[in-house]
Amino acid sequence: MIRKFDDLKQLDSEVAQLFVKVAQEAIAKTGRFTVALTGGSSPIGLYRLLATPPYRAQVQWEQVYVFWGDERWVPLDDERSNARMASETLLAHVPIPKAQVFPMWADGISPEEFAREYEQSLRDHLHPAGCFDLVLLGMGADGHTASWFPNTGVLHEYDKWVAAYYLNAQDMYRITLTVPLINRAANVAVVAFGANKADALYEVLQGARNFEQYPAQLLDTDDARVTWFVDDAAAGRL
Ligand SMILES: O=C(O)[C@H](O)[C@@H](O)[C@H](O)[C@H](O)COP(=O)(O)O
Repeated sequence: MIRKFDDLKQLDSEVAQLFVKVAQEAIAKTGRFTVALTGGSSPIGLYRLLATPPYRAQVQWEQVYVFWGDERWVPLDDERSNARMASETLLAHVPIPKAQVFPMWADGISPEEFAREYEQSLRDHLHPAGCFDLVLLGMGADGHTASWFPNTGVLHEYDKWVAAYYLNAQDMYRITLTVPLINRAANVAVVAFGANKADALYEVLQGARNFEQYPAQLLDTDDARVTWFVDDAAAGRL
């Protein structure tokens, strides 16, 4: 499903409402809400909104389990860390027990070994098994989402839930949830705004099938569980 907004504040508040609704329903049903956060700049407004009234009080944060969709393999205090950004904008301002926050980083371990451990944490906490209540995503102007970058092997990883790989173009390791895990989520919300995303959004949603070049095509967009929240500028070619 594609939802289009002419106002970014409205877009953020609609995603915040979805977050609250999914959290409330999941907690009522299973006693917990499992969410994968995204990095990049797109979710900053949303995270700040969730940390302030009225949304902050509408989520039972003690029952929330926070994971990430992807991460740069950098320490938590690195300015490129998605976990750091989410902490500053949201997590430091709400009462989530620390043991329920799972950043994609650990000292003294290889990224590959860490990915295996992260998958085990997910196996321990996702109920029903292997199914997030909500995955938040962004999309890059090249059509990537999470750390599914164009022409990388991770686009074909269907065995692991979490993968680590060296991204030559950025000269760093990336950790990412894989295609099958994200596509199993009960809800996926992709936030994309700005004219620089217009070409990629068109290719991803309406272009010829070519997921190697536009990896966000791998999302099950035809499924009602996946919602794109876009602004008029990003939707300019749709
Ligand atoms: O940066 C990250 O951590 C994510 O890997 C990435 O998938 C991001 O969501 C897109 O690159 C969009 O980024 P912007 O929101 O900054 O445009």
